[in-house]
Amino acid sequence: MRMRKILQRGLFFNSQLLTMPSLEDSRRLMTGVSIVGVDQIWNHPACASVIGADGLEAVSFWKSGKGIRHFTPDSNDRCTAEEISTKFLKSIPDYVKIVEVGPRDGLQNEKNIVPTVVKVELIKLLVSSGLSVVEATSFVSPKWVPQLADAKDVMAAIQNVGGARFPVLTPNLKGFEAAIVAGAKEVAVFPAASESFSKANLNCSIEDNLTRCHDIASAASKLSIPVRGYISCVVGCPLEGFVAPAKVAYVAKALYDMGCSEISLGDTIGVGTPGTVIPMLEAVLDVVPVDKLAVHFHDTYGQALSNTLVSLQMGISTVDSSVSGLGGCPYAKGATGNVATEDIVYLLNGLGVKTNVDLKKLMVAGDYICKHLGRASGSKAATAWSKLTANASKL
Ligand SMILES: CC(C)(COP(=O)([O-])OP(=O)([O-])OC[C@H]1O[C@@H](n2cnc3c(N)ncnc32)[C@H](O)[C@@H]1OP(=O)([O-])[O-])[C@@H](O)C(=O)NCCC(=O)NCCSC(=O)C[C@@](C)(O)CC(=O)[O-]
Repeated sequence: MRMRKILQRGLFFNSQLLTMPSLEDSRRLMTGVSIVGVDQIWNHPACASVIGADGLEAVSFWKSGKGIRHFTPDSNDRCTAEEISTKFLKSIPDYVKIVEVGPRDGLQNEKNIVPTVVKVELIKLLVSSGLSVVEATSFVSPKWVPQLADAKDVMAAIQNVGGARFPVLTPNLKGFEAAIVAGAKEVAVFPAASESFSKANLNCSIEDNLTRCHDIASAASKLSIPVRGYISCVVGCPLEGFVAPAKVAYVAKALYDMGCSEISLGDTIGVGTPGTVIPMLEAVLDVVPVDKLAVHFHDTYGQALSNTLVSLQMGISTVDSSVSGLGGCPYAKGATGNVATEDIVYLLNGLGVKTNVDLKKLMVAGDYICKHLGRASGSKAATAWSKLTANASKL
């Protein structure tokens, strides 16, 4: 891609000349954005933008109550947390922790076995993008989930990877013990809010599974190992349909009482809308503090970003997602992947919410695994970006 010098031109706002940032400032604003030329500068009463020759908006300036502000597609500069003051955005946290579940939730449903070395490289690329939590694998029965039968080998290969935490799924004490031997420092249990799904996914009732979770939590507490609790089917079940918020609150309270450090609320089959997610969150927030909660949306009906936004507005500051939107649930036919991590980062960047994730590096990880799987990315942001950069490289 050709790189050209950013032109030092004045921008006009309502016929007034705005101060153009210095070349130094421009470079800072455009960190990570490949500017192939500043061929158009257009003006209208509200804002002025610099458009690169690739047609990509490189940097925009507009006037707000706080003076002239700027935005680049992958920076957090658009508004700082203190500026998120409108009635729609004021409860959105200024930092969101992203829990990347691609290597586990994303891959567990893949029919063709992904080689361990590819899983490990994916995890390393995800960590290098700045993700601080990457769910690495599951210590479940290989008969139930053959794709993750190499859990021990994956854990061995990432023992020396620093900069991130690598929780793993454990359905019972057998799985927990194997995870600890393999070097896991964090585990997750995963009850369902629906009785039928619990039987399909774990071959036991909700109550029996909560007893297993309790056993794991007690064993983990003796080793000071944090336990995350997932709840599946929080708004809908593939077998029972609608799931009442009170059932989710019941399981969430049980997990909280047994000492889970975080409780992730999973719309396993991606059927929720803000209309069902809000009442579910309200019920759970009555029994579990907001800072202990995470949301985990699948995108089957294209609602995951709207559901994420309302969750942020309700104060949730931990979001699960899967690079390139990989995934699906082996026991929920037709369910698609998790919301794509790239789309979550793009959304949060746009809101000025800090994530510490570098979107470009994340896209490299997404590209890597999609190439291996031989399929297009499920991320809208990654797809749009790759089209723009492909066009730019033809210029
Ligand atoms: C829980 C079990 C094991 C019960 O499965 P079971 O068949 O009832 O287990 P069992 O106790 O009767 O044992 C049967 C065999 O499995 C072995 N076994 C028993 N436990 C383990 C273990 N931990 N690791 C390895 N092997 C194990 C055990 O040793 C025995 O081996 P055999 O004597 O036949 O050779 C099974 O149902 C299972 O593995 N289920 C996991 C299914 C799964 O991973 N589903 C996807 C998770 S995704 C999800 O739940 C949703 C989530 C979290 O992503 C959130 C969302 O998306 O919303």
